[in-house]
Amino acid sequence: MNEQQVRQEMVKWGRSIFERGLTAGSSGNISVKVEDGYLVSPTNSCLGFLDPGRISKLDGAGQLVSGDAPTKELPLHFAFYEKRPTAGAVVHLHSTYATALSCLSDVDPSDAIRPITPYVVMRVGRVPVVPYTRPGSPEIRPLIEKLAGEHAAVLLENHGPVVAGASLDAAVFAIEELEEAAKLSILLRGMPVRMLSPAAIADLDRHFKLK
Ligand SMILES: O=C(CO)COP(=O)(O)O
Ligand SMILES: [Zn+2]
Repeated sequence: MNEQQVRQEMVKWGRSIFERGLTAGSSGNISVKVEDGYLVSPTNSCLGFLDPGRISKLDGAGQLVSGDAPTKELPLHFAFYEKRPTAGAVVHLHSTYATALSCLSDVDPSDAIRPITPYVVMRVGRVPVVPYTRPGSPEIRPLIEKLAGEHAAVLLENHGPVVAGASLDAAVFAIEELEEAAKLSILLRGMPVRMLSPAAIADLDRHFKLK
């Protein structure tokens, strides 16, 4: 895909995410790796109304080359790119159910989403909760770097989900799956849930390796 096509993909997915209520107002951000750097949603922009010509273009070192000022969550995005060489895109949202899960004090911080459906195992894997930092704080970077080698998805405590994927499509599919699994977890709270068996999970891991 050339850079113009990536810009169009960011606009398309941003609009779709916003129109389905997966992030509100100017919350959330998207980045995509391109040949000579990164394309990033501008800070304080609404994902529903991205202008392809004003998307922030960064060089390989993360310096702004053109477009509007980038998201303040660059340290978050770069922590994933740094530790996951397979990452081609990173998506952060304030989607309701994943964010609700990030606020629950009795969630296991090493495994916030229990394996109740195959797709969450296939697309998302085990999801840790990262201790709270102020949105945009550089303090997030070392916290994510500790986890990003092993995990493609995390929940920011009291804030929301972040997912890395091999492509923008893959990252969006995964964050949507994470949101659905979080919704199911919350709907099923207090009910006698049957988990996927360890054998079923091992079988999924063998057939659908996460990138
Ligand atoms: O979700 C957000 C902060 O966590 C939105 O920030 P930006 O508008 O800087 O991308
Ligand atoms: Zn946020």
